[in-house]
Amino acid sequence: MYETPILQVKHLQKQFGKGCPHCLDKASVDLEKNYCTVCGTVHALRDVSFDLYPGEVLGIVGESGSGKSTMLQGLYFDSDMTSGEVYINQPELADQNVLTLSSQQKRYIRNYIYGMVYQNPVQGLKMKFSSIGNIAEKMIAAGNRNVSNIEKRSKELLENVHIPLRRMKEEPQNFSGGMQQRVQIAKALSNNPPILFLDEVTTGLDLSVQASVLDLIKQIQRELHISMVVVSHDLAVIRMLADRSIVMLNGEIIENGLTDQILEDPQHEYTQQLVYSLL
Ligand SMILES: Nc1ncnc2c1ncn2[C@@H]1O[C@H](COP(=O)(O)OP(=O)(O)OP(=O)(O)O)[C@@H](O)[C@H]1O
Repeated sequence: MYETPILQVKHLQKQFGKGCPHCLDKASVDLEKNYCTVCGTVHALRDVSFDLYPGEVLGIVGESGSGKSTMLQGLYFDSDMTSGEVYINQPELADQNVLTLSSQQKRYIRNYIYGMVYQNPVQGLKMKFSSIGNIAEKMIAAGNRNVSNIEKRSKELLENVHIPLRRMKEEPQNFSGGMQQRVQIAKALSNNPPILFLDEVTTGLDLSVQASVLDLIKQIQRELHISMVVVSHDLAVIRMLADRSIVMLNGEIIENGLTDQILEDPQHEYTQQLVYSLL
């Protein structure tokens, strides 16, 4: 069913702190948590590797502090990684570790290849721009200059995420949390990116609003066949969206496989606790 991965993540590491001989010697150290008890360095990501295939939804689940957001920040170039490699299967980026590209090339990837929906809409939206202006800004950043095309596409996107067009001139700061996430999703999709990252997009929303945002994400996946990385601490969200999943604990991947398989036969003790908590 799957061909070459569209995204390959290899040996991603992120340390907060310089490390010391004690914690940098992997062979002799079993880091209880994700920090070194000698020097205090936080090892937020420890040798994280995975592939994302075209059209699939990959879930990343783990408790608070397991490194999920740090990983997305690294992939989206919001934060520099300590080491590791990331490859994107697009002709213009062939065989290049995108973590080492110039800031201009990274901007190109953020504009054309990646879409990002943050947990906190303040990070993804300009709250003082109109909703349609937020989408237009992203399209202009990607080099679109035809105003009528931008307007047409922005309206189409807002309609697709069920924002009434009579409210398109309103600032997202006047919207409910669920509506803000919808505008973020529309903005993230504006340049037809092949890869979409979603970071805890339903956390903090009412249950009924959560359900409608999750339905929207499923609809987008069905219609656009976009590859998605969905990060959540909530296994119920991952169960609903993801074909394949990765379970993280203390900065490491402790389990990965088909989501159904993980749910039916969790191997790691931590995953077992997560699965039983759904019952
Ligand atoms: N700027 C920082 N300085 C030091 N440690 C940090 C910094 N940012 C994150 N961390 C640590 O890195 C680890 C991973 O954090 P991260 O936010 O990625 O986890 P998470 O799984 O996304 O959790 P949450 O869902 O609560 O955001 C945590 O131990 C966190 O305290």
